[in-house]
Amino acid sequence: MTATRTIRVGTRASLLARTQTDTVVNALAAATPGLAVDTVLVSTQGDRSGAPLEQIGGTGVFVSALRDALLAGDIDVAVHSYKDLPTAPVAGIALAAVPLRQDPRDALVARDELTLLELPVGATVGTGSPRRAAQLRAMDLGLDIVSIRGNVDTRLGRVLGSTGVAPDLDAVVLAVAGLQRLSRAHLVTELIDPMQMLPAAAQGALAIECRADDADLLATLAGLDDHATRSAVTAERSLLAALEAGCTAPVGALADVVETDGSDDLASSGSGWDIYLRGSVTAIDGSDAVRLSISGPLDTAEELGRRLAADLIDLGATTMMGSSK
Ligand SMILES: NCc1[nH]cc(CCC(=O)O)c1CC(=O)O
Repeated sequence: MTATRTIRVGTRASLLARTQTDTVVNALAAATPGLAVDTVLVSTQGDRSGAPLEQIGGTGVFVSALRDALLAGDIDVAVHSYKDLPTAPVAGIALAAVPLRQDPRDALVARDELTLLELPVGATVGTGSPRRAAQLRAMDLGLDIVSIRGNVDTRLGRVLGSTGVAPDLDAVVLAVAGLQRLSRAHLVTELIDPMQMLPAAAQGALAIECRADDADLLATLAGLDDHATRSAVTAERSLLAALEAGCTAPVGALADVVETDGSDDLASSGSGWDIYLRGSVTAIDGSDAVRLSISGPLDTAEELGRRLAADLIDLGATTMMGSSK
């Protein structure tokens, strides 16, 4: 890399996106002293439109503007919430690093510090995610699931109120990782057990992309990669891709990386570590669900996802995804 090069890191304008980008910019600066790094704001259709995500093409709309800017050479690095990335790879773009993942769980923020089981029958719970809505309905708690959109603070405001806005929901469900990044995790009234609600594939993880031919930058960014996170997320996304389900499908996936022989340092080698992958597909009306798990060596992450998808399909997953596929 030439001494004069400035790395331009692109970000969406939302507070969550800028906060995530800042952590990457800071990690880059710490890993490579003297590196010049700039942040560039990129506007996306998902930020400009208030329409339901399913209508404007799913969460992929948040991603394509950043990728276009990357391919056009307007930015050098794109930072995404990994779960927002479509499963199909894009020619010319490389996944340069997957940093250490944060807590992947979904979180409830409810009035009066209530938990899911404490919410009364008929309580209103807001979410924009078909996966969360389907899993909440499948719990059969008599909750009224309300479709909501907007940034994290807008959603929190629906329960907690905000300046000039009265609360109109009893609870919302959000990814705890986003709340942590925004220093809002103290508002969580329940961290939902993945046995009850499996998170979206790659929830809580970031994806750092650059142009595939930018060899110097690929080498620099490799220092930010976390091997266990990348393997776990690879298994989850392989499951999602094999189900041919988009990021708004009612699919849950969570891979844990577990030590099997008490010996190895994961940073140097994947042997001695297993992936334990759980997957679920839930009918959007909550009337039916299939849940299965599988485990195997870390370096078989992709295959584990494919095999679990095939098992879920054998149990009827395809019909269950129906029109939300
Ligand atoms: N779909 C929006 C989105 N993309 C990433 C996160 C949170 C952080 C993450 O999962 O990495 C969120 C908000 C949410 O689901 O509550």
